[in-house]
Amino acid sequence: MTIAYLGPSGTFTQAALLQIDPHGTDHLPVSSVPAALAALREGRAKSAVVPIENSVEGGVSATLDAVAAGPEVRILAEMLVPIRFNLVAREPKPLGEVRAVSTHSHAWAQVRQWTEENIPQAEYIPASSTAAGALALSGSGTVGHDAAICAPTISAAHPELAVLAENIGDNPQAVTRFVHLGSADAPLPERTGADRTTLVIPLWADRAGALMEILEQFSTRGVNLSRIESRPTGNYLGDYFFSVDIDGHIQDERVAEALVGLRRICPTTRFLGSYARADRKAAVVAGHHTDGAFTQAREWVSALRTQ
Ligand SMILES: O=C(O)C(=O)Cc1ccccc1
Repeated sequence: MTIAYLGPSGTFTQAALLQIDPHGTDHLPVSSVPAALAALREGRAKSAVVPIENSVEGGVSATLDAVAAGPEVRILAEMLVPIRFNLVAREPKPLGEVRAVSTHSHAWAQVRQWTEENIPQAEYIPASSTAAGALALSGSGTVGHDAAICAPTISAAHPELAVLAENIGDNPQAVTRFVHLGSADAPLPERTGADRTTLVIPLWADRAGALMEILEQFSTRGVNLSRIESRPTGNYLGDYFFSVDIDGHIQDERVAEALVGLRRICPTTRFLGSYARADRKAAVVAGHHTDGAFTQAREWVSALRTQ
């Protein structure tokens, strides 16, 4: 049961993967989010783990775009990973001597303030992951950077790397949400009462009120949105889709009814899955939005129609 993930070993993505498969041995490290999706879609992996949202920068565009187009995939689970960063180098040295620092772009975005204050002279060299940038320094080969920003687990596993600074994230509370993706025919995760559903909603009609009409489908059924982002489809300038997370499971009547309404007005709406929330926070549901209220009302109408 191969699981592809944004590797190599020591990435935050691997930390997320180890939450769901701590003893697994069939883990396939790949060097980008699209590569993880390709491994899943081409059958080289049964599932994949990728970052989807971080508490500082919002949605991870590479993931939102990769799951919105191409063969359908399903989110099976989500995992939360607290994000802490170390600055490492080949040998101990003053911060003023750091010349070029390498890390993943998400990490760079989350240490911007610290780097501006402490290593303003350093050039940024993008890496395919935090671990890749750091591991390049652990060998003896020539590399273009002399420092890297990575997870503390990398420093622990590679004592040959000198830690120049610890806990350098701008937000000490930073958390990233990762998702475990499977194929579209994977069994639907069971409803737990504290669930999330992720949707891709292309803006079907370019006219006044189109977004309002979409949002109404949720609000009239008491469905709360926990994330909404617009992303360009790439087809032409001004063509957008919405990537949306809602509280609840498709097995909840209020969610199912909202999806029926949504699909009527946006026939290309894509269901990315219903799965347990990592924080186990249950949705707040008013009496007239419970399963019982929906079924009672539907049965009343059915009975009237068959009289
Ligand atoms: O590069 C990594 O370690 C990743 O897993 C991507 C990432 C980078 C920074 C924050 C969250 C995820």
